[in-house]
Amino acid sequence: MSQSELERTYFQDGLHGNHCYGCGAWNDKGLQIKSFWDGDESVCIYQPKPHHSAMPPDVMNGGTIAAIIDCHGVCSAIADAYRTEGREVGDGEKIWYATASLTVNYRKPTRIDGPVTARARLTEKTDKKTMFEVDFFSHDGVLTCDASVLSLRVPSEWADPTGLFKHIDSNS
Ligand SMILES: CCCCCCCC(=O)SCCNC(=O)CCNC(=O)[C@H](O)C(C)(C)COP(=O)(O)OP(=O)(O)OC[C@H]1O[C@@H](n2cnc3c(N)ncnc32)[C@H](O)[C@@H]1OP(=O)(O)O
Repeated sequence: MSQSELERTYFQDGLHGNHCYGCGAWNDKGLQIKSFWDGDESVCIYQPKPHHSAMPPDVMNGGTIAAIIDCHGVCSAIADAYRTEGREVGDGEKIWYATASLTVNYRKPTRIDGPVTARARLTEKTDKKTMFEVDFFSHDGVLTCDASVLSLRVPSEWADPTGLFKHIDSNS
């Protein structure tokens, strides 16, 4: 079932203290993407800014596209894990995933002059690994990229808002 814009619950709003450049609602210099469920698929709609351009100013930069796809895929894995446990994103013990692998195929140039849409579907899942396939569309409905995002469940230290490396043995 499709949610209207006013009814949408965004995954990222429940990920308290997330400083990620792409999806962290607590990173005010980041992209701050927002993702939501549309039935079994997850959707992210993002309005690129003029400085997200490639060399031609009307084409969107590939790294920024990858960041949106990456973060939408990982946040979808997190939201799926909460949903499987019957919890709202962010309720109770934290569930956190990180990108293990990201593949993006750039099929066509993406127009920068309107909102882009990433639409993801779950294709593989184990207790630890989740794969989402992602289609990426320009505002005129052209499928410009297809991608896969493999996310791995990571320990709660990854969600420490003061940092990860102090939890990791420097020799490991
Ligand atoms: C709210 C937060 C949202 C954040 C969204 C943004 C996401 C990010 O940018 S995160 C930052 C970028 N990613 C990283 O820095 C991750 C760095 N990598 C790591 O820390 C580790 O390699 C990590 C955590 C991914 C996996 O380590 P670990 O948990 O020890 O995995 P490991 O036990 O070796 O492997 C588990 C399974 O995953 C598979 N696997 C692990 N890495 C990969 C890989 N790169 N490609 C394919 N498969 C892999 C293994 O083959 C294994 O499979 P199986 O269970 O079938 O045997």
